[in-house]
Amino acid sequence: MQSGILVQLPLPKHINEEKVLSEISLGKDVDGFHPLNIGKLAMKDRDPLFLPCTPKACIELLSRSGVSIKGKKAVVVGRSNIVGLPASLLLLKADATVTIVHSRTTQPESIIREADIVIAAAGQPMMIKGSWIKPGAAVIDVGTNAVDDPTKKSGYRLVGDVDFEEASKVAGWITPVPGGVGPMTVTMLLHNTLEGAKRCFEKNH
Ligand SMILES: NC(=O)C1=CN([C@@H]2O[C@H](COP(=O)(O)OP(=O)(O)OC[C@H]3O[C@@H](n4cnc5c(N)ncnc54)[C@H](OP(=O)(O)O)[C@@H]3O)[C@@H](O)[C@H]2O)C=CC1
Ligand SMILES: Nc1nc(=O)c2c([nH]1)NC[C@@H]1CN(c3ccc(C(=O)N[C@@H](CCC(=O)O)C(=O)O)cc3)C=[N+]21
Repeated sequence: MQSGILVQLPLPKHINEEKVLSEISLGKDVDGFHPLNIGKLAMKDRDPLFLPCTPKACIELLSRSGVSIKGKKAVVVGRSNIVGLPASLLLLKADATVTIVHSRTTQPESIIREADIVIAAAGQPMMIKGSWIKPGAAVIDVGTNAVDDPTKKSGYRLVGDVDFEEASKVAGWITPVPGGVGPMTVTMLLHNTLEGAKRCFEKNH
């Protein structure tokens, strides 16, 4: 029996994403993208059955590195359903003061420079420069962007949304790409799947 169902996004244009995600059984929604799970994530004193994997990975990385979130100024760059928005909601649940920067935000640099915690999920290679980071800030780079690199056998390499070389000199704590949020996302997916399987087992025995 399968314990979790994940719909890899984005879907092709002719498939209705909203309809598909609503059909996932709540107890198997290991991505946490069912509208009821997302709705609970957005509401005070409600607990979704599953937290979305990438945002959960960001929080896990912060807490395991001893970065406290409560009372901190956090800036999330990006507001997508799969990363930016749920990451903002999770930070809010963890008592951060949250600002969301998106493609229509004016002067993103000055907003990001105020942040104790930055979560970068814009899908823009090396957009966030070292000079945009507050000294000592914790920087989580979710961006996974393929850029041309003729020196590589594949012809490309992966870079984040943060200019790592510059930002790592300013930040107190920073995740690399590759080798940062990505592998932790996969871990959180397995964690959610195990939790779902345990809950299902307990219900049936
Ligand atoms: N490691 C992991 O586990 C995962 C990594 N990713 C990576 O994270 C990145 C983001 O993914 P995803 O959220 O799906 O992407 P989307 O393209 O769905 O969303 C991008 C968001 O960033 C905003 N944005 C785009 N350009 C800018 C800009 N110049 N300044 C500020 N905000 C901007 C957009 O704003 P607007 O809403 O106004 O259009 C949008 O909200 C990608 O690189 C993706 O590959 C994604 C999922 C998981
Ligand atoms: N329903 C759904 N849920 C998702 O969680 C989801 C999705 N759709 N669509 C696509 C994005 C992207 N995503 C990544 C996960 C792991 C790595 C990862 O492990 N990256 C490695 C590099 C891998 C490589 O070298 O190719 C790293 O950053 O080190 C990257 C990207 C999850 N997503």
